Amino acid sequence: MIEAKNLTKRYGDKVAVQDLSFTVQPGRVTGFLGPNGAGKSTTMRLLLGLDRPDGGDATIAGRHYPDLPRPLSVVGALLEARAVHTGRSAYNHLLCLAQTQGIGPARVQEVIDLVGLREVARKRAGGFSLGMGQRLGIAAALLGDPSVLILDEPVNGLDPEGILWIRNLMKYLAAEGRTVFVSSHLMNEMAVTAEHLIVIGRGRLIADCSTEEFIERSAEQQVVVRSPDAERLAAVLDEEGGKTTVDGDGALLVSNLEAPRIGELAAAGGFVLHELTPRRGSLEEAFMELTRDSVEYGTASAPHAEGDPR
Ligand SMILES: Nc1ncnc2c1ncn2[C@@H]1O[C@H](COP(=O)(O)OP(=O)(O)OP(=O)(O)O)[C@@H](O)[C@H]1O
Repeated sequence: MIEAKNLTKRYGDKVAVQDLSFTVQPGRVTGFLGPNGAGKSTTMRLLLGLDRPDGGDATIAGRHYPDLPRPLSVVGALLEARAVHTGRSAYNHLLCLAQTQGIGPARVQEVIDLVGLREVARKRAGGFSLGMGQRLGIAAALLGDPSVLILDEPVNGLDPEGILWIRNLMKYLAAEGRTVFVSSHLMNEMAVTAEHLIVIGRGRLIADCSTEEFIERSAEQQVVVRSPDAERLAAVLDEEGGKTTVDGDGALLVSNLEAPRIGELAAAGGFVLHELTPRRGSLEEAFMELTRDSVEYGTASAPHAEGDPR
């Protein structure tokens, strides 16, 4: 388990993290989201003892990071992707790391296989692509078979196959009972990977809830309705409290009324329906909605794509 209690970190006048409290539970993937500059990396650095908080407390498995006797066996971390500037082979890079913690070569080979680097393990890691570098970073994080994983943007630089691989790996590690805490900018990816979310903006907590609840709470739910008599039907629905807009290809997008109610109103009015589809909001929409006031470098009015119904 990871615990942050009233964490605060300032850089000069800049408050990067402010009075932030949350816990990350084992057994599920927890996504860590926030707009650019929200304080995600700073929080992860504080958790890992790489920076000292100005206030509050951060513990992993009940202890401060520097007090962990063999840290790699408790927590594995991947911080923001950087190319590995090493003349060593991937194998030797991991072996050196392993030796500092009394981990044997058999485990090195195991993690190399686990992350799919077997064929390039003897090649110079400095020449690795960003995606291969990420895999190597993940191998290093897994070296001590830790119960807690902290991953900052792990899918950065991975191709679709790599993204799928890491999604499944994170879910697998969580299903084994580990604590998996992962930040990402890819909302669609988080929506299918993380069961729980911690969302911050300007260093403060915005949400700490299940991914499903987050979307339900924040994204507008709509129903897509198609009818040959769309215009008259829209008038009826609006009269009953619905908010109806027409999208580019003539479908009605109805909010404020649930699909069953729309079906009943259509039947009562004798309207033919060709479609009646509840459309769940996306994590991206929910995120934009909830973090709108917390965007550090936002534009005053972001241009919408053409055909965008908003
Ligand atoms: N070493 C530092 N010195 C000064 N300011 C810093 C430092 N590290 C971070 N900051 C500032 O603190 C704030 C939080 O930064 P942080 O990198 O933690 O955000 P983030 O959520 O990880 O952002 P991103 O998604 O862009 O990586 C930002 O305004 C950033 O400019």
